[in-house]
Amino acid sequence: MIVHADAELLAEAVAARLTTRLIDAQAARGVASVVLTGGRIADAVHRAVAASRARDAVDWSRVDVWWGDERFLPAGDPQRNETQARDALLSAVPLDPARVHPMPASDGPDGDDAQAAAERYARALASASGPGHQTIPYLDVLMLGVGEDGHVASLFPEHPAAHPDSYGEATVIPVYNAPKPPPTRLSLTPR
Ligand SMILES: O=C(O)[C@H](O)[C@@H](O)[C@H](O)[C@H](O)COP(=O)(O)O
Repeated sequence: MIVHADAELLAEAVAARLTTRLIDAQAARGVASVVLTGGRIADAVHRAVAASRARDAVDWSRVDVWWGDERFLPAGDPQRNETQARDALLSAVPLDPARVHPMPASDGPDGDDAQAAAERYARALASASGPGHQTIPYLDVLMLGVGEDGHVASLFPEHPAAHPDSYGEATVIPVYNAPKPPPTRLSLTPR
């Protein structure tokens, strides 16, 4: 574990590592994939990447962007991790829109059916996976923040949805009654 002196330095250091990882992945594979998260540190990391000169060493048109969890709210809601990431970073770099994979919004094709939305995202992950990875694609970087209660993605300690007996083989789940608002979320599982 690396502990940095303050949040700003942490964000700058993580941004540098993220950028380097994407460059290295593209050098090795031709493409790179990243799973984004939300929260204050993630937002600062996104802004630090956007502000760095090194960001131009990444071929953003060959970066696949996924999310590890999402607040199940209408598209464009400022609380959505997608909205925050677009504002802080994604709008500033020349991504291929076809490679940006936000989790469904609550006014999307499944409406407010979070279970159906989770299944839709699981199908998107599965369809992007290559041979040997039948449920999720190869992911170079998985960004995760840790909440005050120890939650990562939208898996909250002691919440029934976070128990392996609950999610089974599912790679994406709806989370209802989250202890931190908003109460309905979508989350990757450890699968
Ligand atoms: O679930 C959420 O609503 C948060 O976005 C959460 O997942 C976040 O990543 C951590 O709570 C760390 O947040 P901070 O970076 O703000 O400490």
